[in-house]
Amino acid sequence: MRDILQILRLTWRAQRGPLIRGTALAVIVVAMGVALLGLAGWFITAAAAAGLAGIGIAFNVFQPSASVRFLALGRTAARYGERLLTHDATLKALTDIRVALLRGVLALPFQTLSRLRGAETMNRLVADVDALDGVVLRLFIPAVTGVTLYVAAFPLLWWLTDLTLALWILASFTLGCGMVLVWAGRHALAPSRRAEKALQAFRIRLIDLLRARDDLVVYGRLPEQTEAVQLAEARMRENLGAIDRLERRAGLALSLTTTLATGTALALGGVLVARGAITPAQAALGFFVALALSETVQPLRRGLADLGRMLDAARRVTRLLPDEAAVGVPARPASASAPEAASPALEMTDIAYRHPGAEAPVLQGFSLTLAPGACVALTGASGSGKSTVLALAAGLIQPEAGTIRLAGRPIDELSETRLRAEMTYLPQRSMLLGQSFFDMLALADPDLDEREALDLLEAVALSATVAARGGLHAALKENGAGLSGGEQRRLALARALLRRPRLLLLDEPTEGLDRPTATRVLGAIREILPETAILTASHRKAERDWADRLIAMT
Ligand SMILES: Nc1ncnc2c1ncn2[C@@H]1O[C@H](COP(=O)(O)OP(=O)(O)OP(=O)(O)O)[C@@H](O)[C@H]1O
Repeated sequence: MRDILQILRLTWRAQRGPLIRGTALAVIVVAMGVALLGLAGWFITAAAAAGLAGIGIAFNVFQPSASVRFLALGRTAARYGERLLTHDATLKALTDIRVALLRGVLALPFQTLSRLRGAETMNRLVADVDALDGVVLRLFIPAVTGVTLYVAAFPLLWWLTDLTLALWILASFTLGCGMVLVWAGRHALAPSRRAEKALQAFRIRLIDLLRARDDLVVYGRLPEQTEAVQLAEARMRENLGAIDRLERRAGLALSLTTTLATGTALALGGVLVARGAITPAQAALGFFVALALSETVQPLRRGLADLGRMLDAARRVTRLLPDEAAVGVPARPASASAPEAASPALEMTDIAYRHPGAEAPVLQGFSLTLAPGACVALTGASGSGKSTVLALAAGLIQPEAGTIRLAGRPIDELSETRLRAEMTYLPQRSMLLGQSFFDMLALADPDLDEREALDLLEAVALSATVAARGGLHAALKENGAGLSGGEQRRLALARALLRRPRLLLLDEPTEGLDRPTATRVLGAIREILPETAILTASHRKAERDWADRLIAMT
């Protein structure tokens, strides 16, 4: 519940004005409904009584009927305003939460971030934020409206009718309906949670099925995966069905409770009239007010049916929300001291690093020095720590011991912008964001011009491919699907070269290229970036021959 309150606090803080106005209008809508029915009941009964007593001609019908019209029209207008304000405020607050959440995800340590599965995380974030709209619209506003109405209706009813009648109406509604709502909320908790889990499982399994379709076919596992998707869907439907049934039962129980409460209020009114404590018109007013008050309890039904889903979503969301002052990228000092021209481009001294959860450190006392314009290749068996050295040099993970300097300055003292401007990292697998060759390159340089793009593509031996696909701006599939592995690799490499960094970190840059193309591309890198220091993780002979020096990892 603490997490739900935290979400409420955030929404309140972001949209206080519209929420106050919207909630006030929600109270006015129900209050007008109660007043409308109460007044109409009193009016009809009082007019009938006056007619029976033969004084109908003296009865003022104009004032009550004008009030009835005002209440009926006013209620419609207030309802319109309330929906507009509360929905708008909720959606805007959820947008803020969504942005803050994405910022929170981006601020996660690189290690945690690299373990996240993109589709699953995105799916979860979207579904969780969607689930939170009910916190304000189906819990907070109906609850505030209900409590306000009961608190205001009790003294008014007492004043206009009788204490016993007012007490009965208040007690039967708060206790009777309260018990039904608590029962519904408790019983819906588990199916609501299960339905949400099944929905997530359904989406994730479906995404897996679509993404890994070829592998599933090859290993003959397509029918199993399809069945897993259908199973998750069936479980989701089953639980949604359980929630719907429970909600209908709660609706029925609420209707019975309110019918019993209003019926008893009518009977009680009759007794009080017989005793001469109130007039028939006052009894009618009490009965109709009780009838109208039932409007306060029904909206809470849906909110409580979804409570389990909202609780889980709120817990996950608040866990990921960054501190108020946190910014998108991990905080780095903003210092931007000038590079020292005589210093090595990269200096790693006595580095120790252990992956989270690993028993032994992958690096211990590791050192290297890289002069400007030099090219060093890290070699060694798979798993010996080559990519880890690159990730450390890129500032993506921090060493447990030792120092890393870029052009003489410790990298943890460089601002994020400066660090990224001076160093570029090409990991083993890259995302090719964009819809064309040009878009994909422009990620590294928004001011890229076509001439520069074509020259670079020529340097990485991609000109023929670009021409065959219809040019720089021809539409490509998502993440470069449809290009060969080697073509995708060269495109990612061209993008890295565009930055013209002081230090270039390459993880197996020519993987997937034949020897002549690899040699040509590697030659082009040194030609384009003669001053750049290059550190590469290499298995291939072409890359080892290309480097000035080799460092064997053990
Ligand atoms: N995020 C991680 N969490 C835990 N262990 C990891 C993580 N990343 C890598 N490792 C482990 O650290 C060791 C070094 O991995 P690294 O990727 O640096 O090796 P590598 O030499 O680049 O291998 P390859 O040549 O196959 O790319 C391996 O044993 C690997 O299993």
